[in-house]
Amino acid sequence: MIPDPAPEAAASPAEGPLPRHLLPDTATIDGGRLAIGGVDVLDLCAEVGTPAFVYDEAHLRARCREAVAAWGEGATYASKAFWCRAMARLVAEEGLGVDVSTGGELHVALAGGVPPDRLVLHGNNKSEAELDAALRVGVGRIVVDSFDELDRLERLVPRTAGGPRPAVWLRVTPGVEAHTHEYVRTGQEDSKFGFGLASGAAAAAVDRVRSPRSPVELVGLHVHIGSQIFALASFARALEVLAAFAVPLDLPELGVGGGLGVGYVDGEPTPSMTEWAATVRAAVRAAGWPEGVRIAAEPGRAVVAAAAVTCYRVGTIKQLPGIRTYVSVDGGMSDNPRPVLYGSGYETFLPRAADAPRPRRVTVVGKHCESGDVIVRDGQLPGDVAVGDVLATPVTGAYGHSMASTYNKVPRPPVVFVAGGDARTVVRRETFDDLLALDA
Ligand SMILES: Cc1ncc(COP(=O)(O)O)c(C=O)c1O
Ligand SMILES: N[C@@H](CCCC[NH3+])C(=O)O
Repeated sequence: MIPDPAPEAAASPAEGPLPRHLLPDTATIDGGRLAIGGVDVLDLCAEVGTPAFVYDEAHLRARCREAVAAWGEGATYASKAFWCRAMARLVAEEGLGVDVSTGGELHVALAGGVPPDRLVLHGNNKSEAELDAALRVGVGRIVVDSFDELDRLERLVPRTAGGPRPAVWLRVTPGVEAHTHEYVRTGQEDSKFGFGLASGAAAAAVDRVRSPRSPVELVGLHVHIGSQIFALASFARALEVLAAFAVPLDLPELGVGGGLGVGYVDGEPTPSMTEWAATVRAAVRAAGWPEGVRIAAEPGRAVVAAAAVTCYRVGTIKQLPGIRTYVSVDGGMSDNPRPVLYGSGYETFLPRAADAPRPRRVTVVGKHCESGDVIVRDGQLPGDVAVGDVLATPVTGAYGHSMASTYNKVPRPPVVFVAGGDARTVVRRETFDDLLALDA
C-alpha cells in the first residue's frame, strides 16, 4: 500500500462508509465483504471478470411493483434506462407497460415477450419503417411528436371506413423548465420534442388528428419535462400549465412521462414513486381533469438506477503530491458516460471493505485515451486501496449499460443478474471478435 500524500481534507461525512441506502436492496455486508442477492461480489468478479454490471433482481422487481402500486395499469417502464431481453421478460412478468423510443427498443421488447398492446412508441423522429413495424405488431399507443410524423401515419395507415384506428397521444411541450441538467430537459418551448403549447402547434395538431379524415384516433396527451428531477413541484406545474389546454379536449388518457430523480451520492434525496404519483394525481385533480382520466407514467431511472453496481479492477494508482491521486480502472466512459456528459457524481467503495471508512480522496478514471474519462471525481476510498482491488460504483443501473460504447475498442461489460444466491449472465461480455463482427 502506498500512503496517501495528500490527506488534506478535514473529516467530512463523505469520509465515512458508503451510505447503505445507495446499495441494492438485498445487499449484505459480512466481515466487510459485499454480497448482493446472496452472491459474494468478489467471488462473482473472479468468475465473470471485470468490469461487470451486477443487478439485484429482487430490487428490480420491487421497484416494478412499487411502480404498479403507484400507477396501476398506467405503470410503464422507460426502456432507454436499461434494456435487454432479460429485463424485458422481467418487466412483462411484473405487468408493466413499456415505453420504447426506437425500432431497436421495440425489437428487444418483442423478443422479451412484452405484449404489443402494452407498448408505447415514442420518438421525435420515428422512421417510416419504425412506424410501420409498430402498426403491424399493434403497439398500444403511438405518441405522435411532429407534423411530419402525422404525414407518415397518413401514408401508412389505411383508411378503412369504420374500422378501428390506431390510438395515439400527442406529445405536448408545456413550456416548463425542469430543474435538471439542460441536456435532459425536455419540457421547455425551445425543444426538439413535441408540439409547443405557446406556439399554437399543439392546438393545430389536435385539430388535424381530430379531423374526420384522420387515420388515427386521439385518445390522450403526453407531457415529459425531463429526467433526474427531484422537485416534484415541477411535475405538478407542467400539469397545471397543460390543463388549460387539455381539460376542455375531454380525452380519456393522460401520459405524464417519466423523469423522477434518484440519489447518486450521499445526501441526495430519492423521492419515492408513491410520493411522485400522489403529487401528480393531486395536480391532475386540482387542475380539473375528470376523475376517471387514465394516467400513465414512464419511470426509467427510478426503477433501475439503484439496482446495480458496476465492478471494476484497479490497475494503476498514480499519486500527484498536492494535486490528486488517480485510481485507474479497467472500464471508464465507455460503460458510464454520464460523468463526461452531465458532470454526474458517483460514490465509490471497495466490495472487500464495503462498510469501512473511506478517508482517502481519489479520482477514479477509466482506461480511455482522454483526460475527461473520469468515473468519480473526488471520490473517497479506504486508505489501503491497492492495485488489484475490485472497486465498485453504486447506483449505476440506469443509462450506463444502455449508453455504453466500444470506444477505444474496449468490449462492453456483461450484465449479471443476482438473486437467491445465484448469478446468471443475461448479457455476455463482448469479445474482441465481436468488435470485428460487423466489419465487411
Ligand atoms: C418520453 C420519455 N419518457 C420517459 C423517460 C424516462 O425518464 P427517466 O429515466 O428519467 O425516468 C424519458 C427520458 O427522460 C423520456 O424521454
Ligand atoms: N441519459 C440521461 C437521461 C436521458 C433521459 C432520456 N429521456 C442520463 O443518463 O441521465
